[in-house]
Amino acid sequence: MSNPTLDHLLSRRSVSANSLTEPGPSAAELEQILTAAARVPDHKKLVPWRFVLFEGAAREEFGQVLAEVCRAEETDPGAFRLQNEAKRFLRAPVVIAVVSRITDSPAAPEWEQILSAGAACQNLIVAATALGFGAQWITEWYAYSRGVRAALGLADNERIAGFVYIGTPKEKPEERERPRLADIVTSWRS
Ligand SMILES: Cc1cc2nc3c(=O)[nH]c(=O)nc-3n(C[C@H](O)[C@H](O)[C@H](O)COP(=O)(O)O)c2cc1C
Repeated sequence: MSNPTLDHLLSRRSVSANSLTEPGPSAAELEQILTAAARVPDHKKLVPWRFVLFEGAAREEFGQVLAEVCRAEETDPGAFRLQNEAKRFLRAPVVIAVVSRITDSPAAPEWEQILSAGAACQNLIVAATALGFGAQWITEWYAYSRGVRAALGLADNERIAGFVYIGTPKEKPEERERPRLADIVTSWRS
């Protein structure tokens, strides 16, 4: 029997950031997408994530930050690389930084809080795709850069779980090979 949620999960594909274009989600759609992301499992209700939105002119402004950090952190990046960094966030109408934030909790160890942030990234993608948009979860170099951390004002207990790019797909992505269940599923036996 067909089920729309399952059909979506069984057919969803990421759309490369380079294959995204306008329009992006409306304000109401973006609120739905973010609300879905904030509904992920969260042991001890610590809310171990937060979201930073990049829309409109902020994407170009943050591109300048990326180019400056790239120049400071990399050896001789070259003009072409710096131009690309300046345009990086213009690949999609909306980019959402998912920030994992850890609270000291003996009942919900750090690992579980990080997993919850990963689930938030996936819910962003699933919700955006359900609304007909394309989305991709990306880290690239700037998720791990000290300079970008500083520019985003991340606290010591915070890390980037990913940047989720959302927009309209320019083309439908081709299916890609998936692991065979026989290779990854076992039944436990005593
Ligand atoms: C934590 C994480 C980081 C990722 N970073 C990148 C990245 O920097 N660049 C990239 O092309 N894909 C990255 N990916 C992979 C894409 O999100 C996506 O899985 C891939 O394009 C395959 O598409 P699919 O979701 O349809 O399988 C990352 C995935 C995860 C889970």
